[in-house]
Amino acid sequence: MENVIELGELTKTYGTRRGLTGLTLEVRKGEIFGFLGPNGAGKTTTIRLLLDLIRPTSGSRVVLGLDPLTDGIRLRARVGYLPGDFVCDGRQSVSGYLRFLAALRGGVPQGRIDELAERLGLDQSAKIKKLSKGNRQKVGLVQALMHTPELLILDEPTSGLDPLVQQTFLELIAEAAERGQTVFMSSHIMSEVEAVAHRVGIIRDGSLVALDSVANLRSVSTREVEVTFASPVPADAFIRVPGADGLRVDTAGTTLSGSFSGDPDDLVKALAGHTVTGLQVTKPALEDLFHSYYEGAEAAPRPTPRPAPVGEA
Ligand SMILES: Nc1ncnc2c1ncn2[C@@H]1O[C@H](COP(=O)(O)OP(=O)(O)OP(=O)(O)O)[C@@H](O)[C@H]1O
Repeated sequence: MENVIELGELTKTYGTRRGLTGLTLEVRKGEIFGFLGPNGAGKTTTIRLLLDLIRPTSGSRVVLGLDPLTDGIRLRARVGYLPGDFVCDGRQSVSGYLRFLAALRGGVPQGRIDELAERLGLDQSAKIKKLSKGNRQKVGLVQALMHTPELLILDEPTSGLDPLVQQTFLELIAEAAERGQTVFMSSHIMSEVEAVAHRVGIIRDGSLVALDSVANLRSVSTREVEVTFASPVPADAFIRVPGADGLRVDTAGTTLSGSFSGDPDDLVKALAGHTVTGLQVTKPALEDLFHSYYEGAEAAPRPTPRPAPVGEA
C-alpha cells in the first residue's frame, strides 16, 4: 500500500529541550491516522516537521513522496492544514477570507465552501474578529477542507467545537477518507479518534509508545463480561484463559463475571465447553487503555511490536 507519510527516526530538540525523539512512522494512502498524546508530548512538533514549518535535528521525512525541505511549495499545494493555534486576519469577513484563500489555491468552487460552512454552522457574513473561539475553529476547518486536498493535517481539529459540530467534523473526515484523501489528525481525546481513525499512534514524552489499528487495540483492551450457565461450572474453569484474571465464578457456580483483558476468541472457545444461558459483554474501555499509556508506558500492554524503521528517502 502506498505511504503518504514516511518518517524515519525523526528527532527534534529545542536547544536542550526534548521535542521529539526517534519517531518512525508510516501513514498509508486513504487512512485516517489519529495521533494521540497528552499536552507537551510532541504532537505539534511532529506536525510542524511534516510541513517543514520547523526543521528536524535528525532523521528523515517524506510526505506525499516529496521532501518537505526542498519541495515545500509543491507539498503545501496538496495539503490541507489546520494549525493548533489557528489565527487569521480578524478584519475580514468569513466569506472574504475564505475566498481570498481559495484564490491563493488556484480556485475552489463556491458551492464547496458554502456546503462546508452550512454543515458546520458557520455564518460567512460575520467579521472574523467577532467570532467565538469555536466559530473561528470552523473557519480553520473550512479552509483546510475546501480544496479537497490529498492529505489533511489537522492539529487538535475539534478544539473548541461543541459536541454536535464535533460529530459533523467526524462525518466530514470519514467522507474525505472514502474519497481517498488521507487524514493525519492529532488529539488528546481518545473517544473522538476512536470514532473515525483506522489506526492510532500514541506519543508520550516525545516517543511513540503504541501504534496499532483501533480494532487491534480494542481486542486487547478490557471489557466487562457476565456469563450465566445452565449448570454449575468449576470455580477454576476459566483460570487458564489469558486475560481472565479479573473474572470470577460465583459461589453457585452458575455466573462468571468481571473484567476480561484477553482475546475474545479465547474466551468464547473456553465457554463453548459449557451450556451458556446468558452472555453480556460491554464495549471495551479503550479510554482506560489510553490512560495507562499516558500515565506510564511501562505498565501498559503493548498490542504489537514497535514499527520497523523505514528506509531513508
Ligand atoms: N519553540 C519551542 N521551544 C522550546 N521548546 C518547545 C518549543 N515548541 C515545543 N517545545 C517543547 O517540545 C515538547 C513538545 O511540544 P509540542 O508542542 O510538540 O507538544 P504537543 O503534544 O503538541 O502538546 P499540546 O497537546 O499541549 O499541544 C514540549 O516539551 C514543549 O515544551
